[in-house]
Amino acid sequence: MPGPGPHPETGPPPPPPRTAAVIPAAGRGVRLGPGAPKALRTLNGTPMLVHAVRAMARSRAVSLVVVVAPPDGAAEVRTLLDDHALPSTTEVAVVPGGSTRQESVSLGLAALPADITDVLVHDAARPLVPAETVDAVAAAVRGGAPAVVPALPLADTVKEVDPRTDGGPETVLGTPERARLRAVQTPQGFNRETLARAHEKAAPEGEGATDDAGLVERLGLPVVVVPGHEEAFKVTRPLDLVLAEAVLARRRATDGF
Ligand SMILES: Nc1ccn([C@@H]2O[C@H](COP(=O)(O)OP(=O)(O)OP(=O)(O)O)[C@@H](O)[C@H]2O)c(=O)n1
Ligand SMILES: C[C@](O)(CO)[C@H](O)COP(=O)(O)O
Repeated sequence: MPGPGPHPETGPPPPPPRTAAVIPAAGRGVRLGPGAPKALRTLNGTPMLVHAVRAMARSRAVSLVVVVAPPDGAAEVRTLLDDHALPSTTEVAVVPGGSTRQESVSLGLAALPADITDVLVHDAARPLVPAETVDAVAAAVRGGAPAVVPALPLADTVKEVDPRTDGGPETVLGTPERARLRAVQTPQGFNRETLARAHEKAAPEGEGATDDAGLVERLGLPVVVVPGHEEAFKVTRPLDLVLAEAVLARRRATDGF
């Protein structure tokens, strides 16, 4: 039996997988209205960001969480996380973010240690994502998919429009077939090298994408879809806060937490 050392023909064995979660939390939350940066606003008395970090740390796949804080708020975020109970098995680092979500994610990626092989990118603004969704994404990446998104079918019909900047009415250009459309959530999971390459390629042109998987699509690589979850919704507008509080109240009533 050959030992665990380098194979004479194929070289050293690949490193064991190690998954980190990067949580972009540097946004202001303009659509939520005036107040503290969105990730620091509370749900049931606990900052949204703490809910999001706990959601990632609950996954047994995740051993490191990198929080990307508002550019001038890294020290405040570090203190806030230190003041809340987090699973002791998960290391939590904090780095300052940038002026766009894409830039913030890039800064989080740059802070990862060399032994991280897989990365989950998760919005602080999706604080209530269930463990089963995180685990499904992490497992699909460990299974060899270069990129994975959790997604749900749409309830509304979607129209493509001709956007107007002069205040006039928009006109409909077409109606994509709804059965082929999905609303994608986070965490989105990636092979680390793939995600780093996707961000590097996107950066020089300064061209934004609204999610990380979109950058991987530009490399021509496949993005695998796993089932999303209704509770992984993004807190974007004021009514989403009402829904998030209701979900937490239901969890307290049914699960006791
Ligand atoms: N410069 C930015 C902008 C956004 N984000 C993060 O990206 C996630 C998704 O973004 P979004 O929901 O759009 O948050 P905001 O940009 O804060 O919201 P808005 O567009 O309403 O200001 C959030 O967790 C947000 O903190 C970030 O890390 N850095
Ligand atoms: C990444 C994302 O949550 C996937 O749905 C979404 O694209 C973020 O959009 P936002 O406008 O930055 O909130």
